[in-house]
Amino acid sequence: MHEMIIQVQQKNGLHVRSAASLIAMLQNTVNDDLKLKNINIEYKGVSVGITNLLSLVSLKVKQGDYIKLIFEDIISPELKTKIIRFFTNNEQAGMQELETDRLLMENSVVMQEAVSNMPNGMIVVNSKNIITFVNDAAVRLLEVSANDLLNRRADKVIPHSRLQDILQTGQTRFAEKQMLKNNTILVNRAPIYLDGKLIGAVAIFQDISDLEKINSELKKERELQELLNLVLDSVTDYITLTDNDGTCMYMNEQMDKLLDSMDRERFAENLIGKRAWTKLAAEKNAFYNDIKIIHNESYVVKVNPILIDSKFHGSVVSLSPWNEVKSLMNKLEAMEERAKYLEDELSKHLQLDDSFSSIIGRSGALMDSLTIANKVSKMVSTVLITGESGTGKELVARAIHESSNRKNKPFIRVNCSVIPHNLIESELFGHERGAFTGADKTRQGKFELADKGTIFLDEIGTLNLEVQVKLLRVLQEREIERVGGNKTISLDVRIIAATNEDLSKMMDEKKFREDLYYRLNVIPVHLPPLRNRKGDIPLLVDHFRKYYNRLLGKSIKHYEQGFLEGLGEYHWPGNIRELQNTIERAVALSGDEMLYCRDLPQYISNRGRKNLQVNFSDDILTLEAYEKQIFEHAAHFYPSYNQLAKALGITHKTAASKLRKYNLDHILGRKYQPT
Ligand SMILES: Nc1ncnc2c1ncn2[C@@H]1O[C@H](COP(=O)(O)OP(=O)(O)OP(=O)(O)O)[C@@H](O)[C@H]1O
Repeated sequence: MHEMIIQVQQKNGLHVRSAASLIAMLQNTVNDDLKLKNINIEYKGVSVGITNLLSLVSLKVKQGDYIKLIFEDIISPELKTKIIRFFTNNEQAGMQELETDRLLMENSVVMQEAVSNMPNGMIVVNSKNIITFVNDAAVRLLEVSANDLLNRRADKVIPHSRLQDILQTGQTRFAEKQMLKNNTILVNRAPIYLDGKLIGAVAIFQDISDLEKINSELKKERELQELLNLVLDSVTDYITLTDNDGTCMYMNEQMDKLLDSMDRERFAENLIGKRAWTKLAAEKNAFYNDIKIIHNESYVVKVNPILIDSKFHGSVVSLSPWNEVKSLMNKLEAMEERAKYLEDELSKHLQLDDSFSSIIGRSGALMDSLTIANKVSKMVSTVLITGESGTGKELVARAIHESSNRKNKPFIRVNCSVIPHNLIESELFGHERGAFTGADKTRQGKFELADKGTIFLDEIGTLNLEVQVKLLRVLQEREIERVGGNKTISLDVRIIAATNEDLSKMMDEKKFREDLYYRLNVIPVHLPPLRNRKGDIPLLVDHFRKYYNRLLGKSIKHYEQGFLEGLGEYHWPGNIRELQNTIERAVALSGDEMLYCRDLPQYISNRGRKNLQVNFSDDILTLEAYEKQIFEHAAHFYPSYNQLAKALGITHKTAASKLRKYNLDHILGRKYQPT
């Protein structure tokens, strides 16, 4: 870079005419406009490009002032000399020229000041789309320095300037909205003609982001207001808004109809009374006013203060019809009661001891039974567990023992059905040596072994009447006598019995002693069959999948689509034991991470399909009659509308309405109901 300070010799200094002739001289000498960009003039600390007429003039350099010429290295010595000579040439101008210069100067300074200070951005390009002028506002809005804009092609430095289009079409374009950085601007673009020839174009643009923001806020405000009006008009309450004098500013339609004749001035005061109004303004607390009777109807009056920055600005007064409030209160009370009931039920269920955690299932009937079992586990009372085979009776018996204070003592299980009749007595109560052939030494029975612990008498219904009598004695006296002995042995044994038989039917048939039944059935615990709690199937399947993964070293994570549904459709006569075996088999057969329908036994996976066969006779019936036959047949197999609908490929709603139409509700799932 090369700098040089020179004294300006021209009469009138660097005025418009001389600046213009300097630029004309430079443009005639140098073909490359961009080269000229590398020459600047500095005056009183302000540096401007040598080809920017308005900027040059705005320096207001007078004759005799010193200016600094700054040349980049690429400027040739000849050009430098020409420029220096231009400034140091002190050719005297004539009176008329001087006066012309003064007028031109005055005019251009005014124009320059006006354009520079206008709040809108302005960019001027010449016919080659080279930027020849930018004002301060444009520099600010574009966030690019004037130096980086001037003498550059507009489409290069301001890609969205679109002045090229104006130069091509010669057409003006007004008020186009455009995004600039994050601001919205409104741009006017116009061509500049001289003597009918297009010599450039100008763009004037204005930042309208604030306007846009205000506009969108106004729009939102208007929408909100409309929404609020809609809400206030659609509530059944009667609502009024007042100012701090109590004068009505707004009332919803309902209030307007109800109190149309009431004076709007001091409306709130008239409605709630002077004392209540004064209290509201002073204390600024919401309160319920008395019940008001208007046109023979009772209303509850609620008053809320409107506070802005803690200052009282008015009130919201609402009237609610007393009948509605009363019915709501009744509903609320009923709901509270129901919630409390559900809470109690839930807490019952949630409070099961840890020893019950191995029993999977959350269905209501099971949880009710487990809650009872859990509660009685702490007592010594005899428990009778009933339920079909495989419903978990032994599991529950063990859980009762584990959560009792006998848990560190023996739990002795006796399966009464597998012990031969002639041995059952000695098995239960023990025998003395020589009591019968083969009794070569004294042996303790299961009751003695269970002393201080629990004895679990499984399949109690299979005991013969003789043993039943002996058992009754143990239950009454808490003591036994060994077979062949005459010594009574006192015992402290907790008895849990279980059966899958119907003991009351056996009593009727005199196969089970009534007195024993009542001794056993002190605390009955019934375990529901799996088909009555199918909601537990997914939980159980998950549990067994994980269990057999561990046991068989598998890592099964998923179920094929239809797998769980297939299990849900089956009626599980063998209950959880059957389900457990089914899952063990599917886990064992699967070769990857999925349990497949094909690995289910056929009678489970094919159920839904194969049972739907209807026998048609030769007589042709109406379509409706056939339809009834189909529903009559299918409904037997499915315990719910949902499963029936799935099997028939119809909606739940259609299945329910057809069964109702043909009066077949009662046969739904009958095939698998407990007998
Ligand atoms: N709710 C359950 N959660 C997890 N496993 C269960 C559940 N119920 C039963 N089982 C399992 O099912 C199988 C059968 O259970 P259990 O032997 O307790 O049934 P049961 O009613 O005593 O049968 P049975 O009358 O034939 O003796 C067992 O392997 C048991 O672990």
